[in-house]
Amino acid sequence: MSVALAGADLTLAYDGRTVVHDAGIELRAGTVVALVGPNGSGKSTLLRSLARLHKPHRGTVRLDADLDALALRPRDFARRVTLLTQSHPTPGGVLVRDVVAYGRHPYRGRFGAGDAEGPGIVARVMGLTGVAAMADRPVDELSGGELQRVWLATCLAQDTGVLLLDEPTTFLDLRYQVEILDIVRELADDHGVAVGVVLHDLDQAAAVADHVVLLHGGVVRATGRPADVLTAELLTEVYGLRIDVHVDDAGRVRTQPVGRHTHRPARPI
Ligand SMILES: Nc1ncnc2c1ncn2[C@@H]1O[C@H](COP(=O)(O)OP(=O)(O)OP(=O)(O)O)[C@@H](O)[C@H]1O
Repeated sequence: MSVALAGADLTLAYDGRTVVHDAGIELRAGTVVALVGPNGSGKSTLLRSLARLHKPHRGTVRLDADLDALALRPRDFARRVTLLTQSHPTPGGVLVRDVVAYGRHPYRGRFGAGDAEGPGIVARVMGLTGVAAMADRPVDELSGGELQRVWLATCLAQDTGVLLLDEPTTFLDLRYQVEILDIVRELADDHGVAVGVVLHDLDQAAAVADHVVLLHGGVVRATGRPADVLTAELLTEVYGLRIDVHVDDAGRVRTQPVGRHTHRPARPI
C-alpha cells in the first residue's frame, strides 16, 4: 500500500521543552495505524504535527511520499487530511446539520457555491454516524457522546484520503464505540482511507489496527503488527503496571491489567 502521509525524524516541543523525540510514523492507504501509550507520552502532539497543528522543531511531514505537507496551501491540505481533535469549542445555537456541513469548507468557493456533491455527502455521513435524527438540534444542547459523533461526521464530510482521530471513542457508549471503530475499518478497507487513531483501549487498538505505534516518554518504543507490539513484556514496561496478554487462536489480542484487587474473589451476597 502506498504511503499517504508520513512523519520522519519528528522532534516536537512546547516552549523549548521537547516532548516527542525523533519520531517516525507512516500512514498507508487502506491501513489503520493505532497510536497507543500512557498519558503524556506524546500521542496527541504527534498526531497534531501530522495535521499541521503543531509545527515540528525538526523533521518532515510528507504527503504521497514526496510532497512537503508543511508547504501546501491550507485549503489544499484540508482536502487531503482531516483531524478529529479531543476538544472543540462548542458553537452556541448552531444546528447539527450546519456544523457537519462545515466539513465541506475546503470544497466551497466564495459565498458557499461550487460544491455540488456536498449535500449528498453531508447526508451520508450524518447517517453513518447516527446523527441524522438530531440534524435540526443546536449542538450546544447535545450530550458529550452525541457531540463527539457530530464532530466525527464533520471530519468525514471533509472526505479526505487521510483521517486522523484523537481518542474518537471517548464519551461514547459501547454501541457507538464499536460502531465508530467499524466505520474506521470500513473507510480503510472499502475506500482506501489512511487512518491514524489514538486509542487508550489496547484491545480496541488491537482489533481495529493493522499497525500499532507504542509511545513512551515521547519516544516510539515499538512499532509493528498488534500482536508483536502489544506484548506483556513491552506493555508492563511502558505502563509501569503488570499487564497480561492473551492471543487466541484467531490472533485476537486481549490485555488484562493486573491491579492489586484484580483477582479479588466475588463477595458472597
Ligand atoms: N499545550 C501544551 N503546552 C505545554 N505542554 C504540553 C501541551 N500539550 C501537551 N503538553 C505536554 O506534552 C507532553 C505530551 O502530551 P500529549 O498530549 O501529546 O500526550 P498524550 O500521549 O496524547 O497524552 P494523553 O493520553 O494524556 O492524552 C506531556 O508532557 C504534556 O504535558
